[in-house]
Amino acid sequence: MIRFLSIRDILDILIIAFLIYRILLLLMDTRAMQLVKGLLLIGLVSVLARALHFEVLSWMLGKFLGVLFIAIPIVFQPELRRMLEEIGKGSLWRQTVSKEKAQSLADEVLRALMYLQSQRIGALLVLQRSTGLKDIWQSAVKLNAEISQEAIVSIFWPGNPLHDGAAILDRERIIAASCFLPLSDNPDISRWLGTRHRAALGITEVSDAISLVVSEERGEVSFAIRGHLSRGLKEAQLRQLLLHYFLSENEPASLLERIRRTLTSFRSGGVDDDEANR
Ligand SMILES: Nc1ncnc2c1ncn2[C@@H]1O[C@H](COP(=O)(O)OP(=O)(O)OP(=O)(O)O)[C@@H](O)[C@H]1O
Repeated sequence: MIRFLSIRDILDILIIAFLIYRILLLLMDTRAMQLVKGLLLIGLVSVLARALHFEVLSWMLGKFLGVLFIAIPIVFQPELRRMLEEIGKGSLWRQTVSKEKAQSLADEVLRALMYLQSQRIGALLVLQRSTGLKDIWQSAVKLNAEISQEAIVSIFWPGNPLHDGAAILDRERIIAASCFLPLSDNPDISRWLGTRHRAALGITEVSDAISLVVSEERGEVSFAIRGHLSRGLKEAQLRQLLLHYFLSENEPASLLERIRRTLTSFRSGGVDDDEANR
C-alpha cells in the first residue's frame, strides 16, 4: 500500500543525504574516493545485470561485492581511521574549502608574489593558522578584503601608505596590512638579512603562522615556519605550499609535516632549508 511521505520521512531522507554528502567531502582526494567510484560502477552494472536477467553475471557481481565489503575495512583501515578522527573533530559539520576555491586563492597569492619578485618590490605576508594574531593586527590597518593578486600587489606598491610592515591573511581574506611583527633575536640568522626577514621569522617563533617574504634587495622569495627560514623558493614550491595552506583546516601538525615533505622533495631543486642556521 502506498502511503504519503510524512515530515519525519522527509527529514530522514534529508539527514541521510546530508551525511552522504559530508562523508563524500571527507573522502574527496583520498584513495578511498577511487574505491567509492569503483563500487558505484560495479553496483550499477550489477543492477543492470539483474534487470536484464543475466543470471551468471549478477551472481558473480553479487559475490564480488560481498567479498569487497569484507576487504574494504582491512585495505582502507588508515583512511577509515582518519575519517572517524575527522568526524570526532567535527569535520563532518565544518564548512570545508573546496579544492577549486583553494586553488584559485593559492594562484592569486602566487601571482602576486611572482610579480613582486620580478619587480623587486619588498613584501611580507603572514598566513594565519590556528593561533589568532589579533594582538598584532588590531593596532594595524584593518582591511577585511578579498584575496587577490591586485590587492596584494597594491598593498606593497612603493609609496602606498600601507606598504611598510606585514599583511596578514587568513584562509579567506586579507585581514590587515601595515602590521608590526615581533623581530626574531635568533643569533644564527645570516647577517645579510635585515628586519623584514627577522620580522618574518619572529612571528613564526611566537605563533604557528607561516610567513612569506619577497626580498627587495635579492629578489628572492623566502618562507618561514616555526622559527625556520627557507630562502630562494621556486614557483612550483610556493604553489604547493600555498595550496597546502588554503586546503588545510587548522591541522598544524599535519600541515607542518606536509610542508616539510614538500620542501624535502624539492630540495634537489635548490631550497636551503633551515636557512636561519647559516
Ligand atoms: N617589525 C616589523 N614588522 C613588519 N615589517 C617590518 C618590521 N621591521 C621591518 N619591516 C619591514 O621591512 C622593511 C625593511 O626591510 P630591510 O631592508 O631592513 O629588511 P631585509 O630583510 O633586508 O629585506 P630586503 O631583502 O627586502 O631588503 C621595512 O620597510 C618594513 O616594511
